[in-house]
Amino acid sequence: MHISFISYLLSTMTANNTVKKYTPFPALHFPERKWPQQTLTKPPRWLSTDLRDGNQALVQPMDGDAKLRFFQHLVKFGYKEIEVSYPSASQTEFEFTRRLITTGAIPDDVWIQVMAPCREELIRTTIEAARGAKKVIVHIHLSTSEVFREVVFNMTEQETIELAVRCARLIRNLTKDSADPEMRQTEWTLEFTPENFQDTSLEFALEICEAVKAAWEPTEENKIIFNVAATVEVAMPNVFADQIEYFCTHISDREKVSVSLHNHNDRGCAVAATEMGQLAGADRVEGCLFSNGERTGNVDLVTLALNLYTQGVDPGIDFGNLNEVVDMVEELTKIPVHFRAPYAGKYTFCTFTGTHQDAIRKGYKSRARLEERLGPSAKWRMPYLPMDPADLGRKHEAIIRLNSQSGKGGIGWFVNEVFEVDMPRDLEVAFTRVVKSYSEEKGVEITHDIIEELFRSRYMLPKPEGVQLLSCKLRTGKVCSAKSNGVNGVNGVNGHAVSGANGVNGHANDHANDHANGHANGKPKPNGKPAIHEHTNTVHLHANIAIQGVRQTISGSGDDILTSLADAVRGLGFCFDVLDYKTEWQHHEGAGENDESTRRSAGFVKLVSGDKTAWGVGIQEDSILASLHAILSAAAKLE
Ligand SMILES: CC(=O)SCCNC(=O)CCNC(=O)[C@H](O)C(C)(C)COP(=O)(O)OP(=O)(O)OC[C@H]1O[C@@H](n2cnc3c(N)ncnc32)[C@H](O)[C@@H]1OP(=O)(O)O
Ligand SMILES: CC(C)C(=O)C(=O)O
Ligand SMILES: [Mg+2]
Repeated sequence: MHISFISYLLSTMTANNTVKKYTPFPALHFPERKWPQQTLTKPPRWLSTDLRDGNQALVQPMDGDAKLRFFQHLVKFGYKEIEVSYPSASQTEFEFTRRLITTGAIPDDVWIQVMAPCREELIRTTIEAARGAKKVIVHIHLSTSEVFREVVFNMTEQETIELAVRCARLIRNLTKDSADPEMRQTEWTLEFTPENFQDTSLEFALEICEAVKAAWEPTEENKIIFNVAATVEVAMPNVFADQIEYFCTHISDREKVSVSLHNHNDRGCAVAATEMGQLAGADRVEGCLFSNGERTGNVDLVTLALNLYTQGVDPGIDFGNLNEVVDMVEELTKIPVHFRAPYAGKYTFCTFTGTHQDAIRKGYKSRARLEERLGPSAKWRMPYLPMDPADLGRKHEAIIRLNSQSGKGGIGWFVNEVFEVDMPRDLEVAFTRVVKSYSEEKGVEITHDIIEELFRSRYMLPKPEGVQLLSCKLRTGKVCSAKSNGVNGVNGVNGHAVSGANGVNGHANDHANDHANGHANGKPKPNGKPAIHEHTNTVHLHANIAIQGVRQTISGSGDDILTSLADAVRGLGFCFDVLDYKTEWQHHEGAGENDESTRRSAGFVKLVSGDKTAWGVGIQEDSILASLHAILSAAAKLE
């Protein structure tokens, strides 16, 4: 006891001591800040650095062919600025840059960006690699933070500024001021990254950028890019936004400057920081698809673009087939996209959870009604789904998946996907118990196949083809003289008495319209009998059926077709009452309204005998046959 108390004390002391290694990042005193009141209304200038920052962080950097494929995809998605290489790093990088230029792979409106450190010979190599391209951003980087200056470079602030200015002048001489006419044909832009800007004093960051700007002399038409990088994310996004607003409002010649963000994700806030940085005035954003890049990665360009999209702002990048983007990135980087990545993850639009499934199912039903009235551009209002998966080409993916956490909403959704029917609520509740106990017992995810198997075995005839309806005649006879609708004696259900085997299918619509419209969702009265319609007619049914090839004649009477059919089935020796029933017509997707061959009917019947109840379901082309199957199936379960 005593010893464990001492070791507990020691362990807390150790923990307290290690945390003291870290210094809180100071907030900026900047009461003039305006960014919290801003909103994002337009996309930034995007730069993809997948082929540079993303590539340098791979176990095996991409070869030329892989980089070319990636580049072509980036162009297809709509990126107009693409950092293609670090040409001084390797022969592959240099040759890839040459290949892009000499093969004409770069569209006229796309800027390539090539990167180098502030080292003269490496800058020369970099610019040589870009020779002959139409539009080139030469990107140099130099860390400005105190720790880097002291630990890595051993340089004073003044020496750092001098190095940056020397490099800017060199680039100017080799490019826009070059004596070489070929070089002057290219449109050149300079990007300067004060690396670790976030951890640099703002005064020094401004001072070095002013000096580089003076050396380069940008114009309003061809702005210099200051890429104020969170090379390592060390502060909260609100602090970053303050830093950006301060930089944007204190740099001179703002109209000749493009302020660019380059956020890494060390604290997991890169997306938030980049969005707030734009609120604070930044014009441009560098990042990688699905957050590839050094350590925890660069900011995710997909999330940023789709966050704008879901605010009603067109990002100018086409992610209409997001799975293709995922496949391409996974194949070329060999890094899987996380299952729960925003927008792109396999589980992003998918839920296993009962209440979520219920809400989504109701949401889709309400959406269908809304779209019927207002068309597909009706405002998106969907529980749990912040955007329409169809906009990302993910319409046909599983939104609902079933396990023991699911409820009737999700299970009803699956039954609808398998059988194209909506179960009555009471059946949904009953079937949910069946599915959940199966899932718990087996400990497995419930697939469509399992749902089909469980549903068929519980509610449908084992061999539906064994029960046939050869002919059927219906007559209605008025029982109540009160509330006569003028129909007298035999009217054969809207005048369509049916006979003969073919007649069953041939006149299915006639039964159906009456059956479905008149009696769908027949609710039991409190005493357990279906409600009787006000102008009560009695329906007499006479049918020839075959069960396993054995012909039988059945007849019965009731308040409507279903109860007369149930009465007829009782004549086969069954004993039950009808508690509840529902019939519905299905129309297959894409079929014309009157295309009978694609129509099917579903009958759901709940029967009671003594203290036992059973549901039965039939799905057939003919509505009476569907109901016959449902009744026989439930009746057999009661035996
Ligand atoms: C935050 C970022 O992602 S920046 C992107 C950096 N990208 C890369 O480094 C990928 C490609 N890099 C490479 O292939 C190599 O590192 C090269 C070709 C750039 C340089 O290679 P080497 O000459 O072998 O040097 P090494 O890789 O050890 O780099 C460290 C040297 O560069 C210096 N250095 C580092 N960054 C910079 C910079 N921005 N500007 C100038 N010098 C720099 C270091 O001070 C060090 O110099 P020292 O040897 O005199 O102490
Ligand atoms: C822009 C460059 C230097 C970079 O990758 C970074 O700062 O993270
Ligand atoms: Mg980086």
